[in-house]
Amino acid sequence: MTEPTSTTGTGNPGPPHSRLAISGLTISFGSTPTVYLDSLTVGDGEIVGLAGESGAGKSLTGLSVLGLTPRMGAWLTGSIRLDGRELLTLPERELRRLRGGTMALIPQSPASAFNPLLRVGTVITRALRLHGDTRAQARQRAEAALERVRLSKEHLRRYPHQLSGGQLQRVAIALALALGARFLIADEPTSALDVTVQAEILQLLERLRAEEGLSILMVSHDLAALAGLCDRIVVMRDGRVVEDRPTLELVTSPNDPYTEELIDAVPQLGPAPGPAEAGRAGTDDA
Ligand SMILES: Nc1ncnc2c1ncn2[C@@H]1O[C@H](COP(=O)(O)OP(=O)(O)OP(=O)(O)O)[C@@H](O)[C@H]1O
Repeated sequence: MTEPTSTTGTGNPGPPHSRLAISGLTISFGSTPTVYLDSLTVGDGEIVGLAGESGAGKSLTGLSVLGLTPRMGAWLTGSIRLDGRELLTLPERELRRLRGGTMALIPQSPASAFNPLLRVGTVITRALRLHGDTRAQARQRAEAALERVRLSKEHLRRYPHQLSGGQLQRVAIALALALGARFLIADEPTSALDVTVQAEILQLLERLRAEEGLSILMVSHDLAALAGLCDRIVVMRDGRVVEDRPTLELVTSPNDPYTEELIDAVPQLGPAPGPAEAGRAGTDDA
């Protein structure tokens, strides 16, 4: 069997301050592309949301940036540039270095991303030592990274099952920060958490962007979560972008009927009830 490969066009590098610039990207498993992205950018220090219903192609887009789709059997064409560097033609060794350093995936379920038999401190310090730190440097950097996500160094001694979902998500973010990630791809980072903890993680991401200038591509089917955090939201449907606009514009005056449907499905974002509905609500309560 032939190993799936990538071909690439010249692609445009995107606006001057784009960290991520995707253009003319196709992701295919057969003869017809599953995803076709004309253009998608994430600016320096920008948080961009990728919204859409199940199967829209959000995760595939995120995984493609990380260089993880060819091993799923996907064939990619087009261009994905990170800081001006074309990723589609980068050798796997270089991609691995970028994944361990410049960019990182914040997974939906950190519990399955951590080895249950290792203390989380061991996971972080091992990763840092693989990147050349001494034992003392790794320890010091792990503790500093935990502080950046508002956990104490005592948490390093815990096993994954001894941490809550929210704490474990913080540890996953700390690991990415410790390794030097400046660009995060967060794939449904809060959907496995309860509402209060979701809000805390979203606040943490917002603070990291404000204080450290991180750029984030956040994939979620939860438009309310995206609207609370993102500067811009890109709505995908059937593998294509249907709308890409600043958050406030998108939620207050969507251009596309599909975006409107998504907004109407979220009680916090949908239209306020008209007088007739408000009246009916009053009657029902009585
Ligand atoms: N390995 C694969 N082989 C073939 N098709 C795939 C593969 N992985 C994903 N797909 C298809 O690609 C499409 C997009 O999937 P993707 O996971 O990106 O959707 P999504 O928008 O993230 O949805 P969800 O929110 O449910 O994760 C789906 O129709 C899916 O069936």
